[in-house]
Amino acid sequence: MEKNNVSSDHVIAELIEMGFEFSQVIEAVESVGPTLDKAVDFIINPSSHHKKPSNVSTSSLGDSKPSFALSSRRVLGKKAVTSSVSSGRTKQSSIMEHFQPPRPKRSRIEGDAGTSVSEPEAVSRSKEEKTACHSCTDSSNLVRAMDSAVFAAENLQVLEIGADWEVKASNVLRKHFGFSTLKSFQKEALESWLANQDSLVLAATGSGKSLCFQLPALLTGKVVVVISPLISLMHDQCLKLAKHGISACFLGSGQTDTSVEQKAMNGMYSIVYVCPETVLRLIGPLQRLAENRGIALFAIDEAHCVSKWGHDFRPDYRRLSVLKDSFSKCNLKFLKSNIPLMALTATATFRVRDDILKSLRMSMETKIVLTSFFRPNLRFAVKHSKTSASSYEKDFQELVDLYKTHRIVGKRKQNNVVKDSVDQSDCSMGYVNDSLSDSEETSPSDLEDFEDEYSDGNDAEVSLGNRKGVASRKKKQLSVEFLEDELDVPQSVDDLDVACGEFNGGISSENMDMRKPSETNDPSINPQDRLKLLEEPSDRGPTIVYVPTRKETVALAKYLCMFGIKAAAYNAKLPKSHLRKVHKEFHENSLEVVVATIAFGMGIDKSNVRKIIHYGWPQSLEAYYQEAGRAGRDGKLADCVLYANLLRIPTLLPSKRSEEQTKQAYKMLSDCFRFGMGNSACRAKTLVQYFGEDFGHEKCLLCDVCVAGPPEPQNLKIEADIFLRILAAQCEHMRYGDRSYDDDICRGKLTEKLDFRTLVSTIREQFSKFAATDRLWWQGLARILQDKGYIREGADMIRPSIKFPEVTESGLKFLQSDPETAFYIYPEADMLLSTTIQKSFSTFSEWGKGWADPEIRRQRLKGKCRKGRRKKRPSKHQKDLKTVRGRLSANYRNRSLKSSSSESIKANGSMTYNSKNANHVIVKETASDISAWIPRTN
Ligand SMILES: Nc1ncnc2c1ncn2[C@@H]1O[C@H](COP(=O)(O)OP(=O)(O)OP(=O)(O)O)[C@@H](O)[C@H]1O
Ligand SMILES: [Mg+2]
Repeated sequence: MEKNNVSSDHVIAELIEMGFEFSQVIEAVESVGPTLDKAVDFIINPSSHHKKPSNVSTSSLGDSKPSFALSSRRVLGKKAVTSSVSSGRTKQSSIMEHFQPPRPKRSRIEGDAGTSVSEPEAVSRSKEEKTACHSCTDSSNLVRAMDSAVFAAENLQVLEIGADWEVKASNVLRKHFGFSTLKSFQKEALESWLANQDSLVLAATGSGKSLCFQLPALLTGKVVVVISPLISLMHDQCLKLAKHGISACFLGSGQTDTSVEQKAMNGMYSIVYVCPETVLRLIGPLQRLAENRGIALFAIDEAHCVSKWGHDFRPDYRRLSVLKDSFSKCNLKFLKSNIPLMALTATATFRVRDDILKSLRMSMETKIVLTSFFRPNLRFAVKHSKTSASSYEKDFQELVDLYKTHRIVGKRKQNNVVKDSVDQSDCSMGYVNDSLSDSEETSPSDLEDFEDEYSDGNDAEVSLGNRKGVASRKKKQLSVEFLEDELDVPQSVDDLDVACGEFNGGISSENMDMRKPSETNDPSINPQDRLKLLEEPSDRGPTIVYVPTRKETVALAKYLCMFGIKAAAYNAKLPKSHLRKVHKEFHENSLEVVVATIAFGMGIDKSNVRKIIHYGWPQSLEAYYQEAGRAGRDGKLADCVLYANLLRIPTLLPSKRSEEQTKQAYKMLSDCFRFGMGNSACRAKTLVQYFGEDFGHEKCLLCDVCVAGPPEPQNLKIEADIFLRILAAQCEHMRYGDRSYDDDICRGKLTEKLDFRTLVSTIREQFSKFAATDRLWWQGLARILQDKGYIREGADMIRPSIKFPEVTESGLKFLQSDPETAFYIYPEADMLLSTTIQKSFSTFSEWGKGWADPEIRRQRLKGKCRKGRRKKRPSKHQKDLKTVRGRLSANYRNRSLKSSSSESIKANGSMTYNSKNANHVIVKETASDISAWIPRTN
């Protein structure tokens, strides 16, 4: 029995080594026993065994012509893999394939800097490996023996690179990637690597940062270790490298099959992608790898994850500081120089850059390679939408039309797109999922729930009547369950099956003529050429829709499927098989729309994504730009549309955050909110300036603002004056307020900071002209005044809405200025919307709002808006004086009646205070009169 197993293993290994698929091999050995010839015959001549061609999984490349591919492999043995590829029969490209059980196979050998491995050499290597195979009696030993044989051969390949490195690099570039030249920033990054210098590469999304760390492996024959935060990203890159004929693998801490890791540590792969936790665990083996095959470079991709001030902080990234010491020549005597670090990102503000350098302990001489973040072919737009299920129809009509698939609305069963059998209970796949039971399907009411769940913070602040109960219930529902917890993502890095994350390279002719250098990605492109982008025809590539919650990925994907769009949901909690399938079909262009959370973001490199839609506020501009960066990587025109409810202040999605992280998260959310609200500055300009770039162009010419132009400027001198004067007066009063009031009031109220709501209420009460002006309008004005430095946030936390405004010295100076001087500003999106959109108070959530507004209150009390609403009946206990609760309730009512009659305390001339709102200051109606309220200055 034992003997039989051993010989089976041996035959299996042989067959795999020949290039056959694992599944076919197993099937063959099971059918004909552990006899090599018979098994081969079984695979390549299935008919002679009265069998159909082996059912290679859909992912297998051999699908269409299996017998040809397999027989050619048989004849040519291992070399056949490469040759079949060059003859157009590509072997890689199937994502599923890479998740099949491990194959102790080494399909090609590279390590060439224009001096690729010669054929006899490759053959001799192949022989070496075979000898190793034959001498083994057990499969794990076999793998090990093969690995060391390969390593021994590879080790000879370590190349010295000299002054002619650029020529070599060009050769490699052409040979593997089909590009003719390096971009200048790539050259710069490579130069610093050649000089053993650490580098921080800051370049736009899609600019080609990966080449900066991939080329060193090909130029030297040594290994490059790439630290990467997301499994999807590692996966994507390995797949690409395999297509380009470069062996790569990815490792994760959840790796159950040690052979890939072991092979990687033995130097079998030129590029090893690894998540941060794993690299920290593998320091010892990596040191040995450095001594043997050699490590050319440690690349830290998506390096913004290092920083607490970035949008995607991963604590484990911070611990990567150990790399510097662990791979220095002081610690590793065999090294001639320290192994350099290369950190790369497309989204780093100054603060983040600084943090990366410090946290990774990069050397003082670190080279900063900086290119423009500008993506000239991206057309940004911001649109107002409720971003709820009720607005799908309006917002996605264009997308539905685009994909030109007209199906009958509402007929769910119509969808015959791939039917996944998914056993996950609370989510469908977007591919219309008939496996869900009715009760589990997302019903319209679910979607409405969602709408309420994702309401703004202001709602929560309002707690009138039942609203409070509903708000708290909804708040409870808005739990991490529904969200892609940003901080959870790194932990789930290994959630995907990484059991066989190995990708053996084989150059595909299909990929050789792929893309010409995308000059349109060059930020120096002139305005005329940018406008020409509009005329260029572009294919109808796929769309990615980003939504904030997992639940919505499913709901929206399902909705789109109803119209015949090939859409699928993607979020980290969906089954792995589904995620793999989405990846695969997305890359194969068989999916039209992926509705995803942040889990499908960073680094995804597909050239023809034509549209990125954000449906709901992103949590930061960094995340937004990162995700938008998936679009138009072929340099052709692509759209990035942000749909957001511009009438609501966004809130942070629940996540595990420290206090410091919460502050930072709010700050980033505010910046994003301001980007959405702004409608006078070019979007692309705003974005790149956010990353500290001095935008070289006046405008991008493509975005919604550039096309439509800014709104009509308005002279808001009076409004700004009133706002600042009342603010100044109240602040002043709070500082020096009349101390004759009841101590409790003074302590409880007057020492508090002035709340924005109170300020607006005061303005409304005192100026009938503004009685119905929405608070959002004042928020807009406050933002503008804050940008001009006239007010500042008094709270210790920056939020999208100003909470405790404080007037500044500049603000006071503004008040002293000539009343006739105009104050022209561009009203922002919320200011315009709040004046144009008629608010109906028909929804429950809206009804809860606005009682503080005198005008709204008046309307409601007149009964205009309250038609049909049920009167709240006192509870049984409230009426019943026999019960304890009834007596308490009656007591409470009596007390509140008494206190409301003594509410108004007249004091100090024209100021009226009441216990409810002690900060109200009554001022006279006209702007000129309010000059009397200029506060004392110290
Ligand atoms: N020198 C070059 N000439 C032409 N195209 C290039 C060059 N270098 C890279 N590219 C192409 O640019 C595309 C984007 O590359 P890559 O994925 O490395 O971008 P990135 O900068 O890492 O983007 P992201 O920040 O989104 O991860 C790739 O498909 C790549 O083939
Ligand atoms: Mg990248």
